[in-house]
Amino acid sequence: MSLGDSPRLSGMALPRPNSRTTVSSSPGSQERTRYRYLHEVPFTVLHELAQHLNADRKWPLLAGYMKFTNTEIGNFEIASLRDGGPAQMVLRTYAQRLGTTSRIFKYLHKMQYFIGMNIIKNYVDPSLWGLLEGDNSSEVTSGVSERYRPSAPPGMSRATGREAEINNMNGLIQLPNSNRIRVMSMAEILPRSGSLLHDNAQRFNFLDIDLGSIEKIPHADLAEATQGFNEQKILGRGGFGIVYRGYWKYTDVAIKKLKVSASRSLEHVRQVFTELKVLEKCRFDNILNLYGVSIDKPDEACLVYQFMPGGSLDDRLRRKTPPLNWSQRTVVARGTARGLNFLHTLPGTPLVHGDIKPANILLDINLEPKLGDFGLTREGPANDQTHRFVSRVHGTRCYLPEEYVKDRRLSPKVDVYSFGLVLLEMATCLKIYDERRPIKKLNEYIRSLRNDNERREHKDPYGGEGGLPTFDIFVELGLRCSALDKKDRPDMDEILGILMNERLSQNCEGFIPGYLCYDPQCVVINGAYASWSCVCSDSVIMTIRLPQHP
Ligand SMILES: Nc1ncnc2c1ncn2[C@@H]1O[C@H](COP(=O)(O)OP(=O)(O)OP(=O)(O)O)[C@@H](O)[C@H]1O
Repeated sequence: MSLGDSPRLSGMALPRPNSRTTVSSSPGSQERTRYRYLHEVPFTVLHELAQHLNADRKWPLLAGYMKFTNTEIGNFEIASLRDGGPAQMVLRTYAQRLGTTSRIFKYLHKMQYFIGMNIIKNYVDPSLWGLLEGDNSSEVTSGVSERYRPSAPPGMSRATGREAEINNMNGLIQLPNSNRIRVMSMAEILPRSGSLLHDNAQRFNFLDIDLGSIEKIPHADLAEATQGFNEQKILGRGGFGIVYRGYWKYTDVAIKKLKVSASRSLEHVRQVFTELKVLEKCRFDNILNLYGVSIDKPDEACLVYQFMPGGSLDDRLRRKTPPLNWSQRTVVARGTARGLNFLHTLPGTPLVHGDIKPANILLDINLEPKLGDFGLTREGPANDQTHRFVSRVHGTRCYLPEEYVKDRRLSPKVDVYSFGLVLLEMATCLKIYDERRPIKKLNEYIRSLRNDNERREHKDPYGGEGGLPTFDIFVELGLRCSALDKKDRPDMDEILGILMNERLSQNCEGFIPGYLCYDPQCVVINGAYASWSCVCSDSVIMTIRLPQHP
């Protein structure tokens, strides 16, 4: 890593450059302290910044600007499992390397991440404050609590006056809705579904729904964000409506404009409502962020999600968008497993997603996956039970196990089965169900092959050269997960442990010819977005061109 104005340190001891021109207990006082280095900034301030960077998943981009290598960025992700969030790691490491506050302020400006700029504003040279002028939401304030004035980022409601007061008394900046997980039972999650269904059986009349803390966004803002729902902004179409790309509150978003008509079925209403409530309550890195809803024009109701520039895993496997190499497939498998493990290990009663398939796995700019489509999510069995009976089965038939489809026995092992099939698809890119195959179901077909060599003949050639260890692990694990008897399937915790296997991390082969970008001018690409460094020879950095190449 080269830091320009920040010399790199050898060893861990930090020199304490005498950079403060004056000493002051309050950054807002007239004798304002000038904090030159990041490690001089109070912990609570850095923690606050890190919380936001984690919640908005902006830290990889920032790390890219800081010129951390991709191996380092990957390590932050892994290390963060034991050492707090990845953004904390990024900031800590940058501080150890004598990163300056001014530089980070400029990076945040390049990212148009005004909320972050506001957080550290009082610790940078005031000559840089002009950079904040593009932020209409910011106010020049002095105290720590006051810095929260600017509008909270999408998906985070700002602390109420009382909350802020308490936080200040404790000397803490507590972020509502950040990475904290509030666990609720499904009964709490769906408190009024009965009355909703009863009252509004034939229409999406959201006005009657208690939306809890979900942000309500004026329709006009979304019209502006999508240039009047411009056709060119369409990302895709699904059963529930058209998805547009938009730019709202300095953030890329995906806006699902719901099809609303008198003929919408009761089931559709229920699914949309379930999705809203689950996403509101389950905030986690590998679960798609719901930023808000627009209901002031009920006939054009919209749901606003985090934009996922990598598209869906389905598109990748069907070659509608560039295929993934083996390292990228590993990232997708791990993230998906992490998201499912989160749902399955919620204290009290687990949640079962119920519709795991590549179309519902969306990829962010780093190809980190997030689970979407929570319309069929259900409460699983209580912790002392192995399953519970449901009256109806929903979902995509070929991804569901027999005990669920035939006997209506629901458990987290339903998701495990579907995930197993996704692993087999990622390994082979074969169809999950193929009429033309001697054995139609993919898991049964692969199981019927006599040995590893026969299986390896089905290794997806679009994954690039190499990648055999990944293929073998995906197949072996995919077959275990999709076992007929649910007792033979591992649970998500074990699956995650297997996927974190070093052998997969060291899988540097598999770069796809045709998607390499060596453009030295492409700062973003080479900085953070789509570059993948070869972990065996750290000097070689290869970059894969994404469709949204800037
Ligand atoms: N958050 C998002 N970011 C980027 N693209 C998205 C996002 N959500 C959806 N899309 C795109 O829009 C398409 C349609 O999404 P949508 O969720 O409406 O449909 P689906 O999941 O394919 O179908 P259904 O909802 O009927 O199961 C997706 O295939 C994907 O390409």
